[in-house]
Amino acid sequence: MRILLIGYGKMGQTIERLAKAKGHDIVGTLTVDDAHTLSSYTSEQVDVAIEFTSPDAAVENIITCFKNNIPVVCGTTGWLQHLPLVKEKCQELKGSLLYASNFSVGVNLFFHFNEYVAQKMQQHPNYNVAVKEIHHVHKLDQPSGTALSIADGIIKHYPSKKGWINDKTEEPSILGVESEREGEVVGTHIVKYTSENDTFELHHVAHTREGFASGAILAAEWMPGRQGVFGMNDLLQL
Ligand SMILES: NC(=O)C1=CN([C@@H]2O[C@H](COP(=O)(O)OP(=O)(O)OC[C@H]3O[C@@H](n4cnc5c(N)ncnc54)[C@H](O)[C@@H]3O)[C@@H](O)[C@H]2O)C=CC1
Ligand SMILES: O=C(O)C1=N[C@H](C(=O)O)C[C@H](O)C1
Repeated sequence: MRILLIGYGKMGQTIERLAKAKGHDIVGTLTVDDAHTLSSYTSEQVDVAIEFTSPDAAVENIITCFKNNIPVVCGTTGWLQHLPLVKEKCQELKGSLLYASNFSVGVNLFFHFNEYVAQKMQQHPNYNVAVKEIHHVHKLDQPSGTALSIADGIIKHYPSKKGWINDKTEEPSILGVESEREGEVVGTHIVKYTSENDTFELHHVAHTREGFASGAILAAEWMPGRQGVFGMNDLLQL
């Protein structure tokens, strides 16, 4: 496949290496300095774009791909407040987008376990539930996109939780989502249930970025010929 990489930082470079090893062509690698050239790419030259940039750049990049008829896989986090606009534009322009807060197969399985456990544990109010994420110091958004997906998966099943806060909390009606920034940590997510009698955790640790990159490439291979907004559930069938 002919892949355009929008964003050529830690993720873009990892995806380039793995995609080439699978025999794909990288037709361009865009950074913040040549972002304006994105509008010159068309579906004649590109089968799919993979977008890993920054929270303030993703929406414009996605919409430009819709306008140019290029399917786009987006892993950038921190822009989901604009998802309703992106869905509207996708429909209007007959675009195709696959977004995932985390492309790792392990994390997508974690999302399912998380919901299963939340459904069971909301019946046991003697347990407090809390979320924690740890990432490298360069990360721009907080909480992580993955932590927000996890929080949504818990709140959906907890009638007692009215929302989340990006901090620890003792308030039972609010889910605490704590963020820590430390060195070069790739990405750690923990859901912790604590009672006066015991503690248990769901714990995912990413050791490298290759898990994210290979999931994004799988998504890119799945995209051509599809129209609409998709997620990892649509292709992984976990
Ligand atoms: N969904 C997932 O599985 C994962 C998501 N991420 C997310 O991906 C994003 C990027 O992460 P990293 O690669 O670690 O960041 P990075 O800071 O290493 O690289 C960002 C790249 O985007 C470029 N860029 C910024 N604005 C741009 C624009 N308007 N047009 C084109 N390029 C632009 C920068 O020049 C740089 O090359 C972050 O939002 C991060 O949270 C990161 C890892 C996994
Ligand atoms: O910025 C990162 O590095 C990561 N971002 C994603 C997120 O916000 O959840 C996924 C992964 O944890 C790494």
